[in-house]
Amino acid sequence: MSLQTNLEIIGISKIYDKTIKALDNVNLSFNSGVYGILGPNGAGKSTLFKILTGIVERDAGNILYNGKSIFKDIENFKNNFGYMPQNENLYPDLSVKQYLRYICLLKGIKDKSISDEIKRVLNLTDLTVKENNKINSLSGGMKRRLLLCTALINDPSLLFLDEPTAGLDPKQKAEVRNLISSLMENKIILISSHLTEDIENIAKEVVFIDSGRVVLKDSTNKILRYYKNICFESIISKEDYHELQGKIPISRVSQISNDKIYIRVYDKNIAKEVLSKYSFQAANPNLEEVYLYIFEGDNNV
Ligand SMILES: Nc1ncnc2c1ncn2[C@@H]1O[C@H](COP(=O)(O)OP(=O)(O)OP(=O)(O)O)[C@@H](O)[C@H]1O
Repeated sequence: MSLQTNLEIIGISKIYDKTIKALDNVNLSFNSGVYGILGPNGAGKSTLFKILTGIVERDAGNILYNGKSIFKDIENFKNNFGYMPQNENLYPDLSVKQYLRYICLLKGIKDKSISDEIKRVLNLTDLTVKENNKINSLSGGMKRRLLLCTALINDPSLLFLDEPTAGLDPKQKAEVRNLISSLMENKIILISSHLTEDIENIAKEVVFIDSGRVVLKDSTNKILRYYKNICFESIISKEDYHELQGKIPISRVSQISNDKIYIRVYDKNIAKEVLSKYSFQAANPNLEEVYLYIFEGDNNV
């Protein structure tokens, strides 16, 4: 029987340069599964990851991993997690295998186990065919996969993935997302992103952060149910569309014929007259619409 992994963030605050409140009394609790940390630019997502990984020091609060403060022995805690940073920091002239060997050495893996460990992570991330290629010859998607590969070395119980699909095309994004969901068993995987599509189908729970504060944490289903009244759809004429532009927050528009447009809007307070004038019907929101509603509108929860 495996022990339940648990990570508890208690009252974490961080102020940069005495004035910038990057995190303000953040309280969160995680057990096994994938969690999405969503928020706009500057919300504090990377700062949270940097505190978790010992790159940045907190100003207040504590973080417990399986009941013990990670700050008591942060160097030892580093053996428990893999971190995929937002920015690539790879050595372009090394081959994939050489780079992974270097990371294995940094992570203290015994020489005789290194080959097997490299094989394992290359296989998991489907990079085996590239093992002898130089890093500077890899595509953007392959480089992201290599970063994920390095995070997986030593099979850590915690994975902190900062914008794992940044810069990828839709196909590569889907591949990386599928890979992440295949890894979730018995691990806590925190994914920071401002892309709801990265999170919607794979996260057990979603955390919304804004200006350093947690504004919402719940399962995707519960969030979508709670915000079920914010979204409406209709098919309207081009003229009607021009009339509505700038007056109602629009989440999606697609032209379906020469003069017909499919439109989705997100706003709880659209006047009944407007809804009936443009034949709007209630629609189930997706996570992106909830995100837009919370962060783009004046709708703080
Ligand atoms: N080293 C630093 N020195 C000063 N201010 C910083 C530093 N790092 C981050 N900040 C500020 O702290 C706040 C939170 O930044 P952070 O990078 O954690 O946000 P984020 O949610 O990860 O944003 P993004 O999605 O753009 O990466 C921002 O106002 C940012 O400008």
